[in-house]
Amino acid sequence: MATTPATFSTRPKDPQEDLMTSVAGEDQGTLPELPPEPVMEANKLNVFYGDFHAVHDVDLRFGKNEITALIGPSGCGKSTVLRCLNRMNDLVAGARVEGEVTYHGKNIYDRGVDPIAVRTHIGMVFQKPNPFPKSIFDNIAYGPRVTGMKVDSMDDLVEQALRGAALWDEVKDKLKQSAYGLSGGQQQRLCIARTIATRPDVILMDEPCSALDPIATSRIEDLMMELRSDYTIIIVTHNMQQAARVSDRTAFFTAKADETTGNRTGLLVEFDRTKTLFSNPSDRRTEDYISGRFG
Ligand SMILES: Nc1ncnc2c1ncn2[C@@H]1O[C@H](COP(=O)(O)OP(=O)(O)OP(=O)(O)O)[C@@H](O)[C@H]1O
Repeated sequence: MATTPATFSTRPKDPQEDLMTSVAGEDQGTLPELPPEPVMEANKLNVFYGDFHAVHDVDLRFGKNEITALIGPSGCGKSTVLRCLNRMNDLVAGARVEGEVTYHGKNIYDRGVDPIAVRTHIGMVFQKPNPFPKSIFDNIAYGPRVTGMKVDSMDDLVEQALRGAALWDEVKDKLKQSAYGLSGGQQQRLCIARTIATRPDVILMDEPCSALDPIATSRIEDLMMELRSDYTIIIVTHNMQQAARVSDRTAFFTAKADETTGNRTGLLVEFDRTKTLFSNPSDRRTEDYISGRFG
């Protein structure tokens, strides 16, 4: 356990104190400084919406079977970066990506790479649960069906996915009922089940708990930690306690205003093991943010 820097221990009400005690991941002392086997990397990633430079020169590595949290104030480009990781920004009019995003060493922006195939390997769960207007069963079966996945038994696949998302026991007797009959938290776990049904190895989560109550949030956090043994997870969260509780590594972003135009471009300030970033940040801007002085 890293010692608490004296500058922080004098502020008992500092939100950072809760953060440090709630880092609940693996013993981070054993975590190498950088992910040794990155499943994905962003290299000199820049994103533009029309003429607006939204994200500048982001370099990140995402470790296998790790949870990486992207945090920072509103508008610093967290969701933009996340969407680049499975080419969701291709669907945003005017969005343009420069630099490289690799998946097992292959640039997913290379000519000839099929974005639909990218998204079956790198799935995404959104802020608001967004089940299809279909039955619970058909929500899960949809992805495997449309992507033409070879499946021996769809019943087994649906059960596995629902078990994987810790939802099976709650829905096994109503698989033919509409997904809209589920609670918000159950719908979000259904969306996670739908994502894992196509057997991705990376799951992107864009504020997956922001529409949920604390109990549903806690179930999703437990689920993330279970899923970590099979998947690599990258999560955008506004909730620093959540980042501290679930993630192995954290990337802190901020936005810098252009002196002439005032446009705010997002940039990565610091990327480190979560415990280190929250207990001993190396950049003043990170310290200010996590101690609540800014953002
Ligand atoms: N589709 C879009 N068209 C134009 N500008 C956009 C678009 N999406 C995002 N932006 C702009 O890009 C910048 C980064 O936005 P983004 O949503 O990635 O930030 P964020 O850190 O995820 O914010 P928040 O925490 O509020 O969700 C912002 O200035 C935003 O207004």
